[in-house]
Amino acid sequence: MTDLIRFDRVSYRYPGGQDVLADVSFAIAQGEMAYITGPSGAGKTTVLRLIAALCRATRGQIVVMGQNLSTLKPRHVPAFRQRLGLVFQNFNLLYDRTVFDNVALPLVIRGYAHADIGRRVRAALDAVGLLGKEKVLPLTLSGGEQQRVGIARAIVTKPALILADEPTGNLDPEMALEVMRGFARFNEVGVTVLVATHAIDLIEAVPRRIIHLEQGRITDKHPLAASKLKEAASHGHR
Ligand SMILES: Nc1ncnc2c1ncn2[C@@H]1O[C@H](COP(=O)(O)OP(=O)(O)OP(=O)(O)O)[C@@H](O)[C@H]1O
Repeated sequence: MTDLIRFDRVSYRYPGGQDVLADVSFAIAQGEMAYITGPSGAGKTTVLRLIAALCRATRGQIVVMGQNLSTLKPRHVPAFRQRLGLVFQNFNLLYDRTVFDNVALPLVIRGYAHADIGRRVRAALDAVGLLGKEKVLPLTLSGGEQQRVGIARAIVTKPALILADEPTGNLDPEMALEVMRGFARFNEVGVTVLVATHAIDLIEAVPRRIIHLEQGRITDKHPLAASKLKEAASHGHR
């Protein structure tokens, strides 16, 4: 199976700080969905930032979608990042723009034709159950709906890889479960998905392989019971 993400003995240190990741190696196969877990400060966000080329490994090698990130030239970073779908805990929506405009933004940036934009935005909103909300402003929506707008924006370009950082952190349990099931649905149609989360109950509900970090290192001290881990592993590769 092809690896879509590969970390090979990666360390990362913020300028002037200590190592926040040390000797981290793992691979995510194409078409896999996996979680990154670990206590606050373990380095989950840093792993996602490295994958999205928002920062560069201090040591080791990272290959994402066939691109070795240590040799990625700064001028090629925006084009690389456009191939990813990024979802954040705090939604990062433009609150003075309609739902349609928010979801359309990545397509506008890429210079898609008007008719194409309309079609793709509606398909993305349909995929997250928000068709019919195109004209409303995000603040009139619930937290779960706002997060789904953020997810529609992340998938509207049909990325091969979705990275989500605590995507359910601001949602109530019901909405959080719906959002996590939504990621699983994208995964079922072939999108590779990596979700950083603290939410063990959601992992139990939507079990997938876990990459567990503690103090910047991968450990097998998983937060899930062994029976659940087995179930998660069986979903890991398809
Ligand atoms: N800009 C920065 N400069 C220096 N240190 C940082 C910076 N950002 C994060 N860190 C440190 O890096 C470590 C890992 O942070 P990171 O955000 O990756 O953890 P996390 O597992 O995502 O945590 P959380 O669950 O709280 O979001 C922490 O010790 C944090 O204090």
